[in-house]
Amino acid sequence: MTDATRDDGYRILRTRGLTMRFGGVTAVDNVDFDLRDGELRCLLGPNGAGKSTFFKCLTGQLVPSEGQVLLKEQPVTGLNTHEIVNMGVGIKTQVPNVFDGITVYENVRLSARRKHTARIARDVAEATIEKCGIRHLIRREVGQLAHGQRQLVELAMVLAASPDLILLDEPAAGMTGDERDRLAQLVLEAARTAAVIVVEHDMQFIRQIARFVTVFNRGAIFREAMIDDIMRDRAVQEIYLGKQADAAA
Ligand SMILES: Nc1ncnc2c1ncn2[C@@H]1O[C@H](COP(=O)(O)OP(=O)(O)OP(=O)(O)O)[C@@H](O)[C@H]1O
Repeated sequence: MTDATRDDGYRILRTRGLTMRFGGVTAVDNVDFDLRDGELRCLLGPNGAGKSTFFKCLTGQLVPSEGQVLLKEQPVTGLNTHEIVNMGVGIKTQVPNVFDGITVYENVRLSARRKHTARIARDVAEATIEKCGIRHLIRREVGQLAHGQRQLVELAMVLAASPDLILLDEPAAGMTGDERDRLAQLVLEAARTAAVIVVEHDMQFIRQIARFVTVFNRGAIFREAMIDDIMRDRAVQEIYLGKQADAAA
């Protein structure tokens, strides 16, 4: 990101008045969110705060009840996930979105083909598999892999399509410590060339990658600040503790 893009107010992603209701439950409540080009942002908040619902409104998995999502200044509200991916967005949802019956290599190569010619896609697939530390799995069928390994394959698929915005929902779920460290490195590396949003519960992972964070509570943005300030924020601690107390009751 250059100073010029910072100054001209360009945002790769914005929401305005974004609201999602399920019957009587308002899961996302009138959210105005802004993401600068090239920014890495983590979304935090206690269980039920609305992070996943917000994420799904960004990715086209849900159509919001009200409000707008603007991607690269274009309204995308109501577009489906495929259409959003075709606008240069890499999406990793909670459920791994991989082809189980084919190999790791084929999954990643097919993803690279979205963006590149056949010849270049082969090279990009090889390089991305190497970078993601899954070369030893290259000929394995994805359906045979452990959950954490599948998560890394899916991240490789996202990266191979060279997106300029990457949306990751709980990417560290089911990972071993080593896999999580690898993931953190990859997210930080990806953030050099793309804007990234990460929704995650795993605080060890968050501490490895987080800079500026958005904390959700009761469907709304509760705080936006640097991670160190958020960790020290008494009100943020209380909303997390409040949820733990609710769960224990
Ligand atoms: N499909 C749905 N139908 C009805 N209510 C839903 C649905 N999806 C989410 N909700 C409700 O919306 C609220 C926000 O849920 P959401 O999953 O977005 O929170 P979250 O912050 O992602 O929580 P977690 O961290 O536990 O994943 C909760 O009250 C949840 O029960």
